[in-house]
Amino acid sequence: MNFLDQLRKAEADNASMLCVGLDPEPARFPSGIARDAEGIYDFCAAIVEATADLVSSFKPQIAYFAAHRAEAQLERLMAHMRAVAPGVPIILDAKRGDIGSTAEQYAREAFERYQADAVTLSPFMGFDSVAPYLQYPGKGAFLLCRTSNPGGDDLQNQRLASVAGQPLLYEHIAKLAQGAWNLNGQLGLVVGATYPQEIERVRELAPTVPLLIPGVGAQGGDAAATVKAGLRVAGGHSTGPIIVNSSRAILYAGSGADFAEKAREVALATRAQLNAAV
Ligand SMILES: O=c1ccn([C@@H]2O[C@H](COP(=O)(O)O)[C@@H](O)[C@H]2O)c(=O)[nH]1
Repeated sequence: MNFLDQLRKAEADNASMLCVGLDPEPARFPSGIARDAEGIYDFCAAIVEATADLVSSFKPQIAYFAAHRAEAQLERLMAHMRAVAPGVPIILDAKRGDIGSTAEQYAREAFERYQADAVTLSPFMGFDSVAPYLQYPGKGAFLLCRTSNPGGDDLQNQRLASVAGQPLLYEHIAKLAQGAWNLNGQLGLVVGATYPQEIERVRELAPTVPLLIPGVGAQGGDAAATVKAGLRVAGGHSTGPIIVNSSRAILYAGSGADFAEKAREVALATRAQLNAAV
């Protein structure tokens, strides 16, 4: 099954648009979980087990694993997610972007080493830096478009004087993902929940691609506004799916031995907020 079909099935099976982000920070682990690479595995495995039936996807953030020398644990966690949540797609948040020959290695890392179903990419280096990921049949790739951080304005909201219609950079990326660059039909876009007006604009320009929307929870993005902006009906057709990510607000909902139950409670509440806004 390709990434988009997998995503739609998980959304329907778990009645969910929620993506639980796995950003394990040992300094924030409850006592009882080791603050090392093995603890990273144990912490994430407990979160996955507690939320597997509530999500449309999981999104491990590779930086947290690499920084703590926990790549082998990430590989094991990927296999554990497959076992505990069969069919739930896994988006590796790696934000890669490099010349084609190096991108081939990054694509291999994401799709062969880690067996991810989709990966996040920076489009800054152009189409030849994205193309190697599209060679993997059925795998998804999400291009950073209008990111959730305030500094996203610095480049993404600049106008491209040389492009017809003089779009903002993020508008241009949205059009490319909807059209010319979407060779395998599995491209998506990252748009921050902190900027609902921009989500709406991206939806106008890229009506059918999936949107990965981080920024709900710890960054203060509004769940209802996110759904209203990202899920629209245009000309009688509903738009592509949205994947609303929350990491820290779920991971660190509790600080005691019941951290996984607390994480489940927040995941349940977030899923309910998203569904109520449809
Ligand atoms: O624009 C972006 C792109 C990616 N992220 C990533 O999503 C999560 C958000 O974590 P929270 O704890 O829910 O804030 C994190 O992995 C970021 O690297 C993003 O926030 N914004």
